[in-house]
Amino acid sequence: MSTILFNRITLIGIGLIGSSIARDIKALGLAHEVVISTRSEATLKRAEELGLGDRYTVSAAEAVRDADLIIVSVPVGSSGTVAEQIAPNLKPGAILTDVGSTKASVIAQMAPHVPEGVHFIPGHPLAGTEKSGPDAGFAGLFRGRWCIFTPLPETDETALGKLRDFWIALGSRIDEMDPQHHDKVLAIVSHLPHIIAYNIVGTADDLETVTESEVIKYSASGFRDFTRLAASDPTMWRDVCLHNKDAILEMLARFSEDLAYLQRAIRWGEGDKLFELFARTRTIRRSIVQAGQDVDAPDFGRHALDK
Ligand SMILES: NC(=O)C1=CN([C@@H]2O[C@H](COP(=O)(O)OP(=O)(O)OC[C@H]3O[C@@H](n4cnc5c(N)ncnc54)[C@H](O)[C@@H]3O)[C@@H](O)[C@H]2O)C=CC1
Ligand SMILES: O=C(O)C(=O)Cc1ccc(O)cc1
Repeated sequence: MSTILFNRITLIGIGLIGSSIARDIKALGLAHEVVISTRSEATLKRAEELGLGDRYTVSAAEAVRDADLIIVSVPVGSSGTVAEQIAPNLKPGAILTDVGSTKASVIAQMAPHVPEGVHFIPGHPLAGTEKSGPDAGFAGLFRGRWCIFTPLPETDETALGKLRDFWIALGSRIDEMDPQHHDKVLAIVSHLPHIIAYNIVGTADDLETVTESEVIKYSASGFRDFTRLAASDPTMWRDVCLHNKDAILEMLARFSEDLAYLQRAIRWGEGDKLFELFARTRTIRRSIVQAGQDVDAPDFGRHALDK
């Protein structure tokens, strides 16, 4: 059964996240009309070939005319440019949101451009893959996953409720946080793992005594998991690093200290220290599985839509 939540939805940026949202809107019948805009002609053409929307334009300013919901899904470093382009054509009462992986910087870039009467509600769905572009998206990506809102103090409750209903329709669970806290939490659970992955794969690639073909041939599953993360989009992750600089540097400092502790325990043969840490961290994995956040589990994400 379809429930129209918005008359016209405009999607700016139609990569992995934007195209997954587009597929869900269509599958669930959440809008009368979907307008798609992206910077590159080639990507826009591909979105049209895939039938992701009803209208297509490279002009973000044109795309937002008369839109009731605008979702910006571009690399976080481009948020300010997009906000500046669309600001003059945003309809009073419209809801403007984003999906960026960092929040304080996105707010700083976008909020100054948002006209009075437009409801700007920053958001971040905690769902994705290492792939990018319109072909990489898929319906159901957000099922069972968290979507975090970082509303501004003046945010209108009715607009917040409408955006909440939209993400719930996509199967997400909603949380709210202040942007600085969001950026710290995400620095440790998402940004650092990607940085560590880029680093370890880079280190393996630089080794003089182990060849690239040996790395590929003998890659154990642990290393393979890192290569998946390290295959993530370079533009997106460059922007995340530059736009969550303080929180990432804080977490990297903690990480380096803890790594030095491990390094020392290995050097001095302190097996009890190694064992104590490895036993403690094992329980975190168990807690994730118990909390239903294990995406590898066969029924992951079914609870929200299938009830
Ligand atoms: N990839 C992931 O797993 C997740 C990504 N995010 C966030 O979602 C946003 C989008 O990421 P993806 O969809 O993965 O990236 P993507 O690279 O697949 O798609 C980005 C899209 O933005 C467009 N674009 C870039 N600059 C633009 C501009 N100035 N004006 C208009 N369009 C522009 C590109 O043409 C492309 O269509 C990023 O802010 C990212 O931090 C959030 C959750 C998960
Ligand atoms: O591919 C993965 O494992 C991810 O962690 C995807 C992801 C990337 C960035 C986000 O802001 C949220 C989710």
